[in-house]
Amino acid sequence: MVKTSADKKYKRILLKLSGEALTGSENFGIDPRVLDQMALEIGQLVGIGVQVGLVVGGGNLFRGAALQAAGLDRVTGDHMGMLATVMNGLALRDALERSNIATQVMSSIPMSGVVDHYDRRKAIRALSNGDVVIFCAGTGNPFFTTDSAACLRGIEVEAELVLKATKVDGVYSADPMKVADAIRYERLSYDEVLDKKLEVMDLTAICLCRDHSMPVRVFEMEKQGALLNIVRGGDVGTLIE
Ligand SMILES: Nc1ncnc2c1ncn2[C@@H]1O[C@H](COP(=O)(O)OP(=O)(O)OP(=O)(O)O)[C@@H](O)[C@H]1O
Ligand SMILES: O=c1ccn([C@@H]2O[C@H](COP(=O)(O)O)[C@@H](O)[C@H]2O)c(=O)[nH]1
Repeated sequence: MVKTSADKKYKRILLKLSGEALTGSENFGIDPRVLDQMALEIGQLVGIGVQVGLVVGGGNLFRGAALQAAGLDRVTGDHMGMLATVMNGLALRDALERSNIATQVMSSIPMSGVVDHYDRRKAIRALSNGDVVIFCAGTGNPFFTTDSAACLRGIEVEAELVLKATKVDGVYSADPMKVADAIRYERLSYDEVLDKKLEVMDLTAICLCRDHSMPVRVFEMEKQGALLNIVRGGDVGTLIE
């Protein structure tokens, strides 16, 4: 891919994509049109020289807590959820590579012959080379979520910002999908998110970011151009720092 020079505020970011967003208009699975749109927007970042690490969720396929509610053992459910993120990672790599974006997939759970095992130094080298790196299988441990995995990997690879792409356009005083008159915040401190128990992101992830001074921006992925705007310094969504 030919890189053009253009203004950018961030050199290396960690983008967390919601698994649920991959379903498009369906309730389950992966919509190839959503993948292609994501590849296009990620390609725009790579095109201006931003190094992109990705963590993708698994909520479009399996979540451990939902499987437990259906009667499965929780740890088995969490393992299924982490494997779901590997499937999403493979689908995303396919879409990125079809757009000529060099991409590597690294899994926290060893899966020889399918994807590489996560290795921090190799990940940093790949990012420095301009490859997109997709970190999948979460943290590799049950009882966590991919929000925590995104913040963990973001801190490890020394990203400057964690971006949480979601269905809503920022952090609100309450879930805006449930509370019509919820108010959107432009900025929040980590402690405000924790004290008010704002559930857009799991609180373990927020604690980790607070302890390592990693800023997090929550924004709506469906809004075209939002991602590019953010890396250029735009004040989109909600900044937690
Ligand atoms: N205070 C809040 N502000 C904004 N959104 C909130 C808030 N509380 C709950 N939410 C909900 O949190 C959701 C964000 O979670 P999202 O589905 O993007 O991530 P996830 O569960 O980590 O991903 P996945 O789909 O992969 O499981 C939003 O769609 C929103 O409805
Ligand atoms: O570190 C992790 C990350 C994820 N899981 C399990 O995977 C699913 C899917 O992830 P989401 O963040 O909900 O999209 C999650 O519900 C957990 O069951 C995990 O166990 N450990």
